[in-house]
This record gives sequence, C-alpha cells and structure tokens, in this order.
Amino acid sequence: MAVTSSLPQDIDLSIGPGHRPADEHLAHLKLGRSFLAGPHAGEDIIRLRWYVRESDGALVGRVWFGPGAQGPPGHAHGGSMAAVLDEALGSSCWVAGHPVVAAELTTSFRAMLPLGTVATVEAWIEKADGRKLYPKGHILADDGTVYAEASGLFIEMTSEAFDALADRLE
Ligand SMILES: CCCCCCCCCC(=O)SCCNC(=O)CCNC(=O)[C@H](O)C(C)(C)COP(=O)(O)OP(=O)(O)OC[C@H]1O[C@@H](n2cnc3c(N)ncnc32)[C@H](O)[C@@H]1OP(=O)(O)O
Repeated sequence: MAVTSSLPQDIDLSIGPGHRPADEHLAHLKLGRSFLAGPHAGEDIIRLRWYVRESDGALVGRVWFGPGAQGPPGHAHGGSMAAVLDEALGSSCWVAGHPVVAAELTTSFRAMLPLGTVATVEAWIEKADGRKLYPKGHILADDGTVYAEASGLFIEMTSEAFDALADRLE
C-alpha cells in the first residue's frame, strides 16, 4: 500500500478543556519559533547532503541548520541535531549494505550550535554483531569543535520486513 505524501489540511491537534497554549506562558521570552512547533516557512529548517568517504566508506555530511531548527534562542534544537545524527548513523549502515532501523540512539550535546552554521557530520559502523549494528557519529565545526555526538543500536531488517517496507514506497 502506497503512503500518501500530500500535505494534510485537516489534522486536529486541539485538546480538551483545562488547557491553554504553552505559547502564552512563553510569550514574554519572544522566542519566536522552534524546530518542532514552528512556524515554518519554506525550507529553512535543515539542509544537508550526504557523501561516502572513499578512503574508508564512512558517511560524511555537510549540514546547515536554519532558523527553523531553533531550540535555545539563536541555536540549534537538540532534536534537530539528534535527527541529523539518527539519519547519519542509519545511513552509515545502509551505504555499507545493511538496511537498518534505529533501536536505540544516545546523543550527547557538547556545544551549542549557532543557527546559520554549516557543519560536518561523520558516521561509521563501530561494531557489528549479526543483525545488530553499532554505529557512532558526530557533528563538528570546521575548527573541530564537537557540537554533538551519538552512538546507537541499529537492527538490520529481515528480508521479509524490508520487502514489506519496499511495498509502501510511492
Ligand atoms: C538510504 C536510506 C537511509 C535511511 C536512513 C534511515 C535512518 C533513520 C533510522 C530511523 O530513525 S528508523 C525509525 C525509528 N526506528 C523504528 O521505528 C524501529 C522500531 N522498532 C522495530 O521496528 C523493531 O523493534 C526492530 C526492527 C528494531 C526489531 O524487531 P525485530 O523483530 O526485527 O527484531 P527482534 O525483536 O528479533 O530483535 C533482534 C535483536 O535486536 C534486539 N533489539 C531489538 N530491538 C531492540 C531495542 N529497541 N533495544 C535493544 N535491543 C533491541 C533484540 O533483543 C534481539 O537481540 P538478540 O538477537 O541478542 O536476541
């Protein structure tokens, strides 16, 4: 069954009585926007390109965190960095021939990443044990500063599970 990718207009995220918007509590801070709550305009959240390093097969990315990726004022949301690392660690397995999904992901945030920064992502398979892959990765500034690093357990899909997913591609 194909998954539709059209933008739904009728998703109801309202909640029952006894709640008021958290924005009202935060309005005095003038945070403006956040990675998850938006508002988002166009494609100014994250842009990235993945590469495979020819010397060792590691996955390397160049990533830009835009205004829509905001967490703390002017800096990247931890979830935005975790999302990049999730995809990086998973993709390091896929490009090595292992179609995986994430089972566990541990992320350490080491330095705040200013919005507008272009950073480098690196990810590689640290260890493999049957269907269990243990990739690691990090997001680095051009001067070597580590913004965030991650390790995870990724499970290689069975051929039946992979075929079932392939059936859902549009
Ligand atoms: C080019 C394309 C690039 C794409 C990159 C994508 C990167 C993005 C990665 C993601 O974010 S994927 C989305 C988030 N992940 C999920 O939605 C996965 C949800 N979980 C599952 O689908 C299943 O739980 C899973 C496939 C992970 C495991 O189910 P299985 O039935 O295939 O495996 P099974 O339960 O037999 O477990 C196999 C082994 O893994 C272990 N295991 C499974 N899930 C675990 C878990 N969550 N934590 C720890 N260990 C786990 C399990 O104990 C067992 O260990 P042993 O072999 O030693 O007995």
